[in-house]
Amino acid sequence: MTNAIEVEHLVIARGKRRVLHDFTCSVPSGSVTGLLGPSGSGKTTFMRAVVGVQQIVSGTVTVLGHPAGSKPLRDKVGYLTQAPSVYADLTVKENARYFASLYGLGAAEADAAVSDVGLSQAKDQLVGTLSGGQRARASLACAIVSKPQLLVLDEPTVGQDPVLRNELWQRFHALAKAGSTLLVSSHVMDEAGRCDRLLLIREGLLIADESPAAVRERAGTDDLEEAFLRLVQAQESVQESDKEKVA
Ligand SMILES: Nc1ncnc2c1ncn2[C@@H]1O[C@H](COP(=O)(O)OP(=O)(O)OP(=O)(O)O)[C@@H](O)[C@H]1O
Repeated sequence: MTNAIEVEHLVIARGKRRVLHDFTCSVPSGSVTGLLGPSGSGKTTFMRAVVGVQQIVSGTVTVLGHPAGSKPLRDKVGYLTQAPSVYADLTVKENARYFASLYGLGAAEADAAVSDVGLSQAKDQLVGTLSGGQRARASLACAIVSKPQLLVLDEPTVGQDPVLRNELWQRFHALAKAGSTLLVSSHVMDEAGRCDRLLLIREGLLIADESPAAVRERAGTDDLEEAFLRLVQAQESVQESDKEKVA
């Protein structure tokens, strides 16, 4: 299996602070890879580097064989930010049709994307009148409408009810089966088990780049939240003993 994303020794600073430290990881093509970590751990920063809108200090980010953000990637990468990027004065359907038209697609594809995110009943509603969770889904519909080769989704399920979350994850896997690669962030560990691969991040450090099964095995527990805690503790004790060696 080839990799859709390859990251080597990535270091990023925001303001005066380093927020990603020597990140080396990969995202296999055709996978649903979860980027999981607590709030402020660096997930959005990492995603911004993948889509090529984040200045980096050092390292490389290669996406579909090209440098992140380079011209050949423009119609191949979709990005859902945490702030919904849809037009408030257009309906859900009009928004989806507008974004579909940018890729030479028609009404049928737009309407399918609206249905995929569970918004068929609200399709004629102005986006400005939707609830926060509905607006986030309208934005998701516009991000997935062109079925890009790589979809980078920043917390796409936040604020959604459990039934919808389940449907959205099923949709993500259907998109991967149809050939897309998905990088999906979440700070909720119970979503980790839904991913094919996991990138676990804490305080800008990568603590795992493997399958959920491998994370469970390495941590010696089936509970992924507990596994995350154990891996953090293991990493902290390695850091402590490194410090003692230096002192
Ligand atoms: N524009 C900025 N200037 C300075 N620091 C920033 C900026 N944006 C983010 N940061 C800092 O970078 C770190 C990583 O932030 P980031 O948004 O990548 O985290 P996150 O894991 O996506 O968080 P969340 O789950 O809350 O969205 C945080 O400590 C944050 O305060």
